[in-house]
Amino acid sequence: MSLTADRVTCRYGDHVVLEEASLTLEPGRVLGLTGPSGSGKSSLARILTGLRPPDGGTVLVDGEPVTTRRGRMDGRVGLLHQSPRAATDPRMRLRRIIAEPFSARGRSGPRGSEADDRVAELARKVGLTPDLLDRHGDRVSAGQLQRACVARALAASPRYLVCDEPTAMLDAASTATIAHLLSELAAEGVGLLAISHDHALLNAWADEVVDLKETTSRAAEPLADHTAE
Ligand SMILES: Nc1ncnc2c1ncn2[C@@H]1O[C@H](COP(=O)(O)OP(=O)(O)OP(=O)(O)O)[C@@H](O)[C@H]1O
Repeated sequence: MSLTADRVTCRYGDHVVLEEASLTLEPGRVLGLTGPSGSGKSSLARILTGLRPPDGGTVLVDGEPVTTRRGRMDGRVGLLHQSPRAATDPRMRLRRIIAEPFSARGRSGPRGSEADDRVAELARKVGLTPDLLDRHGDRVSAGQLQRACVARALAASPRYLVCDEPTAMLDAASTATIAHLLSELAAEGVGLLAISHDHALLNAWADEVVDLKETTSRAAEPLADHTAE
């Protein structure tokens, strides 16, 4: 079982951003991903979550090659954005933000009181008090909104969660809370790809840290083979 980028290439016009980049993320592990600004970390995040097809190579989810449909892959790989404000509609109440994956599933998703109970359970899990659920996105702090985004990601029950600089906009206290919360998810079996420039955070948080510039032109190999010093 793994989320694997196998020799993935990404280019924008003539600009080759990723050339045969490979990595493997296993359930229950926190894999840190770092690299210089512009090295293609966010581009790889978009490819791994099905928001952009690779220009070469393959993304495998539990051994199956992924084909993107309408910019969405499936529920198995979630994305947590660096900016909760950019990732949410400020006019939506937090309870609706968290429930978005249920609406996306249409008739197969939970509805009515079942959906309400699930939202309440997810809110408890991420430490959002019930009063916050009735506030709009622009009436809560960035840390509270990011917790709602974590809850929204969890509402889709992902096996893997790609976290693209999830604490970049947060203060130290919210950063610690979100990092702790995501570590708990890994302990429950979710595979986390933690993208960050913050080496201290990654060293404390991740089981392994890979540097994107070292992942190119190599076949997908076990994690240890990509571990940075
Ligand atoms: N839609 C796009 N069209 C054209 N070029 C793009 C596009 N998205 C990203 N790029 C370019 O691709 C390169 C990689 O961008 P990306 O955001 O993936 O890097 P990054 O490693 O996440 O950077 P940072 O650490 O600064 O967030 C950059 O040079 C960027 O300008």
